[in-house]
Amino acid sequence: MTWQKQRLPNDHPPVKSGSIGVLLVNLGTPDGPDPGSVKRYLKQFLSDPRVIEIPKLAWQPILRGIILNTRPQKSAQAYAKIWTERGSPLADITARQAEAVADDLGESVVVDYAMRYGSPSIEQRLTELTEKGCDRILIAPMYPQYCAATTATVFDEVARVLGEMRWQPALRFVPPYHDDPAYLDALADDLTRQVAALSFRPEVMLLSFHGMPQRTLEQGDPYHCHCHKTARLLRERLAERPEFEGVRFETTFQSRFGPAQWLEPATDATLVAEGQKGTKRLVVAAPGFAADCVETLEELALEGRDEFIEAGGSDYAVLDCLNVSASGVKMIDALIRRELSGWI
Ligand SMILES: C=CC1=C(C)c2cc3[nH]c(cc4nc(cc5[nH]c(cc1n2)c(C)c5CCC(=O)O)C(CCC(=O)O)=C4C)c(C)c3C=C
Ligand SMILES: [Fe+2]
Ligand SMILES: [Fe+2]
Repeated sequence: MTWQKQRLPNDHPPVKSGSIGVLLVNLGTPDGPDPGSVKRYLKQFLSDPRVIEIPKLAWQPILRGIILNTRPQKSAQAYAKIWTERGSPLADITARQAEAVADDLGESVVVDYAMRYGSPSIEQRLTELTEKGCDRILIAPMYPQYCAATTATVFDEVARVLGEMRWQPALRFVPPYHDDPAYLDALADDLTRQVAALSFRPEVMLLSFHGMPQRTLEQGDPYHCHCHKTARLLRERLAERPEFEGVRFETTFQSRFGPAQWLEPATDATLVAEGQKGTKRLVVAAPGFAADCVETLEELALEGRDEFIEAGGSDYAVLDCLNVSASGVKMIDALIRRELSGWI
């Protein structure tokens, strides 16, 4: 009888278990640098109530009626300027970070990457990891500074996906690492190397972080404090090095979106103000971004240059994010190995 037959051990469906998975997650990016792809991506991203904290009934008509009919064209032009033959820099670099971690961890751990919005999705990658037998999974949100709009949305989506699984894996998350010595040392080493290779000695270094609405700080989001702590600890390390002798550091927030008050000072306004007050040589680092993306490669490197030079500056450079630099990969490895302790 079928019922009895299904209970026989030899007829048990094949299952894989006993493996460990690591999933690097970054924000997300469109599938292509065209308005249609950007519109699909922005619709998903900007519909997340963690990103736009306006009641859905009020926000969706604005999003669908105005934003998605204007922003995709403009953003697609920005994406087209930074797109490479390997696709979106953000997805490509995140994929290469995952490959580097996989090389370090070896066969015992399955390492992959996902994008919170767009593809490859968290749902797809978590499903694949469990199908490969990963019953312990470490999620690594690639955000040094905690923010509800980024870190918490990864948690939300992972929980949603697991909510649909019968056999859920055990889960761990890499905590925010804004004040972790491994991160600060990696940044200090990598930025020193890059500044030493410049053709000019900067007078000013901007540490530019992605902005957030001011009210999120008032509501208790630690993001602003995390950014300032990173900036202070990084400054303390850099100030000791000859490459930064006499350099003035400023912390700014970029990528303002919409009419609300955002964290200040704004990166673009600061670039103009620096140029106008006579700063000639300026360098920008973006320590909050684990990988270069449209915000660093277009907004900072292209728009930012125009803003500074038009305001009177003469030398301008935007330094690379940690990406897959030797110090960057060593740092990600160290964080992941620490959080895997007891599992490997
Ligand atoms: C209200 C809107 C936005 C909030 C809040 C926000 C927070 C936030 N974003 C990042 C990191 C990235 N954002 C990126 C692109 C991007 N961000 C917004 C809007 C908000 N971000 C938009 C509309 C876009 C798309 C580009 C554009 O139209 O300007 C990216 C790059 C993605 C890529 O494909 O390259 C990153 C990374 C953080 C860390 C953050 C809060 C701390
Ligand atoms: Fe953003
Ligand atoms: Fe931007």
